[in-house]
Amino acid sequence: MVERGHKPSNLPVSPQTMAPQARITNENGRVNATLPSGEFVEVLLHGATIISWKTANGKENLFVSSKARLDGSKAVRGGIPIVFPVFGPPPKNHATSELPQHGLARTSHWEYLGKTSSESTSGGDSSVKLDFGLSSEMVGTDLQDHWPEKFGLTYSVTLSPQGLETSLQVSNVGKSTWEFQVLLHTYLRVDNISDVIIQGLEATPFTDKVAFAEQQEAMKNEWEPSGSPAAPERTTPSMDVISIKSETDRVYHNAQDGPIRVLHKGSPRFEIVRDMLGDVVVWNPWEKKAAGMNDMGEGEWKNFVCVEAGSVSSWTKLESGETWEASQIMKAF
Ligand SMILES: O=P(O)(O)OC[C@H]1O[C@H](O)[C@H](O)[C@@H](O)[C@@H]1O
Repeated sequence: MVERGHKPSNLPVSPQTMAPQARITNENGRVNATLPSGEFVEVLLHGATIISWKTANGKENLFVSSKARLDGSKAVRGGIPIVFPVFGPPPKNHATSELPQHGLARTSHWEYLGKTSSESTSGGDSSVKLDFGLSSEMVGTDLQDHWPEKFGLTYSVTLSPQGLETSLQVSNVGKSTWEFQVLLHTYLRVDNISDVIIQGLEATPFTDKVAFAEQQEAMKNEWEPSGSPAAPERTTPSMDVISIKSETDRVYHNAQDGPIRVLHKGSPRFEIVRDMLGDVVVWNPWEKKAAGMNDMGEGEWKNFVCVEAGSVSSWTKLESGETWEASQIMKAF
């Protein structure tokens, strides 16, 4: 073989640089990504709320109300708001007691930290990870006063043709130990809630928040011997799949590990796999309650079911310097 003294060195062309890339835009407080294969995700920096997730055929998988406020004035009614450091109305006599319902993450302005792409030669299985951050210094001073713990949150949203992964890291960057609850308040879009069945929670005990609220209402004028409010009881599972036929607000405690499946008219629509998010909330306000919500369009309650993976049955303690991580992976069909 003849030695070529002036052989040009190879151009730095690798399959990676030739490969089609995910398109990312970061404008007007929104970051979105489109994969070469067509999947799409959009994240609002307000709350790092995912407000759209589409499969390659353009089908939207998340519900966002037509009356949702996307201008930062309120938590988004739809998508995937992040609940932290407390789920629901904060308990009295707890460090979070002065915070609003569902905490401070969903109404704070997050920072976009950047993307990591992984490309394939064909572009057929490229994926992209978008990272977002929120620290205690970034939340409003009123909220800092209400919950003065020093925290750092990193939220990673990974879009691939196989699905959408959302993972949250919670770090204690302060000197003292604190505790938190966390939940991904996912509004899954469905054509009609009455045609939905949820599988995978049949064997899990749950708290029925609707029944509890009714009980409390009925007991309002009755004498309370201890003066302290009763705690909701856990209902023994019925071993039935869940269908939703009225207002539903249930906290399933320490659900079994397997996937949760949402079927529509008997066909698979969503599958959710959880890591470190042991509890699952199933919520739909139904007609009457939805009519009283000023950020819910008329009749739109039929078009979603919230299946919310979280860690809310108890409090997770985090010591100074510790980081805790949890995630969910969703597939849509
Ligand atoms: O109206 P929000 O504060 O967004 O809360 C919406 C819903 O979130 C969860 O699903 C709770 O279990 C419900 O009790 C609550 O009504």
